[in-house]
Amino acid sequence: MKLVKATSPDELRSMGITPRIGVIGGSGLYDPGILGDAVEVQMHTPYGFPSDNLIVGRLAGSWVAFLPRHGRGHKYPPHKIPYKANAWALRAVGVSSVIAVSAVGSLRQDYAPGDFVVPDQFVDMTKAREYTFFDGPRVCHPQIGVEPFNEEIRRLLVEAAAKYNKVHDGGCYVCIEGPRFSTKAESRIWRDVYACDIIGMTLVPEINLIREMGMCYGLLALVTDYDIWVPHQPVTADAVERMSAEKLDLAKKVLVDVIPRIPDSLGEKCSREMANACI
Ligand SMILES: CSC[C@H]1O[C@H](OP(=O)(O)O)[C@H](O)[C@@H]1O
Ligand SMILES: Nc1ncnc2[nH]cnc12
Repeated sequence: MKLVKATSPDELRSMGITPRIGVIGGSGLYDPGILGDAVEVQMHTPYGFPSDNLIVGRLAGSWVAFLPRHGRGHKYPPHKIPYKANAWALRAVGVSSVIAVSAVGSLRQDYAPGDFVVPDQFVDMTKAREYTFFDGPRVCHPQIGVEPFNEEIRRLLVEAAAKYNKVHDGGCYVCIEGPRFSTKAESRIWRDVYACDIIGMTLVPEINLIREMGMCYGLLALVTDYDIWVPHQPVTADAVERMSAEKLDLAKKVLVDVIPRIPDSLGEKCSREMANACI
């Protein structure tokens, strides 16, 4: 793969590379292997380097920018991922809609390991991350609460995922700080008090920052485990990796199906939603 050091996004555009769709790969998905004419793009942002070089290539006529959230080799733990640089880099190359893929634990019996979930809400239980680009003097209060995950991307993901696997339409993702998994007592709280359905460590602040940059966001979540509330089956990193590897090809099929269906105009809606956020 050719390496392009993009000193400016204009340089990419002058090469005719204009990705509108971004894909963020989670645990197990470090190289999409679905993009033609792919180049590696090394970006430096005002927030440092992203998790890895972007892999930018074509899918069904559209340019797509792929970024492995943890970096190739899984070198960034969830609390150290350069979320700001990742969001900035995707926006800078022209991305307006992002599809992310994540491994998650399940907090309910009927969302079983191996199933996909396309969540529609989240609860943030992280503790020490950089949550916003708006640190002043420009003060903004983004309203993403009604539809944190873009409904059109959600619908496309549910339809596509249903062709290849069991999928659950909707669910609340609780994002914990990590890197440790939850205790039994915490898991009980996420389930019974917060009424959440799935659990992970990476959604926040990824979703906040991508939405602040005016991009749409949708998540394809793969259930890898029952967290810790099913007796004798406490989640392990190894179990997460194994289930992710098992279902990787299905996740790629979903991406290949969905990406060409995302209209270019979708990004404008998400960008407009941010217009009223600032004081
Ligand atoms: C590898 S175990 C836990 C790890 O997996 C999930 O990551 P991702 O959302 O990137 O698939 C989870 O959030 C943890 O970071
Ligand atoms: N049970 C779990 N808790 C937090 N993150 C996870 N990622 C996958 N399974 C998880």
